[in-house]
Amino acid sequence: MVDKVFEKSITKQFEFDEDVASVFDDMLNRSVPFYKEMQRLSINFACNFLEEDDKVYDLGCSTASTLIELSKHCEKNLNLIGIDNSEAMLSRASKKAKAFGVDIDLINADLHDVSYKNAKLILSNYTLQFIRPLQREKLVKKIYDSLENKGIFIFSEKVISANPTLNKQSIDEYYEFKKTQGYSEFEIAQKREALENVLIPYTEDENKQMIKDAGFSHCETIFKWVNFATFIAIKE
Ligand SMILES: C[S@@+](CC[C@H](N)C(=O)[O-])C[C@H]1O[C@@H](n2cnc3c(N)ncnc32)[C@H](O)[C@@H]1O
Ligand SMILES: O=C(O)C(=O)C[C@]1(C(=O)O)C=C[C@@H](O)C=C1
Repeated sequence: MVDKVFEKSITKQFEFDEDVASVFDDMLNRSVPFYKEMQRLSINFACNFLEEDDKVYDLGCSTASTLIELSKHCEKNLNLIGIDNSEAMLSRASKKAKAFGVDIDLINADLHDVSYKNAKLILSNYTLQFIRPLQREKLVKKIYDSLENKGIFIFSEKVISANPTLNKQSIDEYYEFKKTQGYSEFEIAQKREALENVLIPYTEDENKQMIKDAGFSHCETIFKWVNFATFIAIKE
């Protein structure tokens, strides 16, 4: 279904509710520049590290698109676990996984309340940005502690620039991108307001610092388009 959520005047902050979940795949494809390419890269990098029967967690799995693609592209048997606290997202994830014949353990829980024991790969695309900063640092530390030795953490985030001029230019560039995807200026403004104080982006450097502070020895940006970036961190 086509995303028309912000054609109407907003009455509340952005939420992953039934309205958003029902159009989410279209929303993501049209709102995150190069979403499919970022997903393809994440999966390719992940597959190089994964071995038979490894445990993979997707934090904020939404409709399970990434786990389904991972299962299609990685020729090994993997234990796939998707976690999200939106029932609307998980009911779509469950239907999609069934339709594609992919076995995924879907857990409805807050990311802070789950144990990620024996994880070889933890994925989290565009989810940490929705976690309050202090909680975010704690969650990343938990991710580090849960990973096996040589485990990896792949995550994507909307990012800001520490330079105000470049930051403004990046936001303008992003809104031009949204217009090319068919969103009107009204929809763009409505969503911007709804996301205010809900989506809290860090700079690329702040993300890398948070990763280092959690204990990871290495973190690389594997993809970046203006204000959207994908990182890979290794536990060694
Ligand atoms: C932008 S979406 C993630 C997109 C998804 N990773 C993908 O690539 O298709 C963020 C997801 O995180 C979930 N989420 C946000 N905060 C959460 C929390 N504290 N616990 C569990 N899930 C959370 C939301 O319900 C939403 O489905
Ligand atoms: O539309 C925006 O402004 C966005 O930041 C895109 C974004 C994201 O980066 O997570 C915001 C909310 C939805 O979850 C989908 C995409």
